[in-house]
Amino acid sequence: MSFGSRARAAMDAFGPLCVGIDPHPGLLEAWDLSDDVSGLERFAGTCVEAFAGRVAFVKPQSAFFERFGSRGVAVLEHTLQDLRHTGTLTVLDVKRGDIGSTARAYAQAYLDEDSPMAADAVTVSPYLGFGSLEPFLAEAERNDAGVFVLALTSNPEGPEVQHARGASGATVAGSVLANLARANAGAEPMGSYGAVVGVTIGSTQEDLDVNGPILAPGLGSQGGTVADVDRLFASVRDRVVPSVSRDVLAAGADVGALQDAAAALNDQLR
Ligand SMILES: O=c1ccn([C@@H]2O[C@H](COP(=O)(O)O)[C@@H](O)[C@H]2O)c(=O)[nH]1
Repeated sequence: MSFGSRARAAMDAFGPLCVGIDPHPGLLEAWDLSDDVSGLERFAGTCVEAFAGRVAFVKPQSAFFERFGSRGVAVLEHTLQDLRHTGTLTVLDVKRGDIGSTARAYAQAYLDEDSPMAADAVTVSPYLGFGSLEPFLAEAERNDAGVFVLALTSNPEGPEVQHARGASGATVAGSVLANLARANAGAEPMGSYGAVVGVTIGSTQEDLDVNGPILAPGLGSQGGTVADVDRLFASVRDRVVPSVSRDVLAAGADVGALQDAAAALNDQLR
């Protein structure tokens, strides 16, 4: 089954929420864990126990694992594998992008089913040109995986690049969204190529209907609310995947408390 179909089924079964695994140093401390690989391992293991089979998507943030070098990356690999064994969809947040020949290697690393770091979907950056992402789209198609392309990010610096207009008059973000809509054309129930659009962007004139999932980070710690999700994504509400990390993780380290925090937010979003 394609990633788009699997994402649809997971959202229908579990609700739309994506929970991020972001082992910030401050969270490790708050969970009474050491800021080292063993603390990282305990943190990630608790998240797997809490969220696998409970939410549609879990999104490990690669940066917080890479911080510990190769041993941290090994924890990331195990975390992805453990989640995938439970059937919970994984979105690896690495925001990759490069010239085509190098992009192919990144795509194999994260999307080839046989790779130790395989995820169900990966985040990518389109700022080397949308065409440079072709190896990710092709690898995703081969492996029934997904790709989320940065369009309108949740950070305040994003508009400087993403609102800029090219010769056609379209904004950079608009052009990314139009390319995604073309790549997903005709896919049922939706395509496997999604956009990243922050809950915090305020408002937008862009057409968010890319016939694919919209990963929407920024809830909670970055100021985004459930009301923002309802207002901003009204036209594509059933394909929006609101994503939260710190706001739910702050409920830890107890598995039950993490599950309750995720369930409460998921219920509000449904
Ligand atoms: O536009 C974007 C794209 C990705 N992110 C990532 O999502 C989480 C957000 O964490 P919170 O703790 O819920 O703020 C984090 O991993 C970011 O790198 C984003 O925030 N905005």
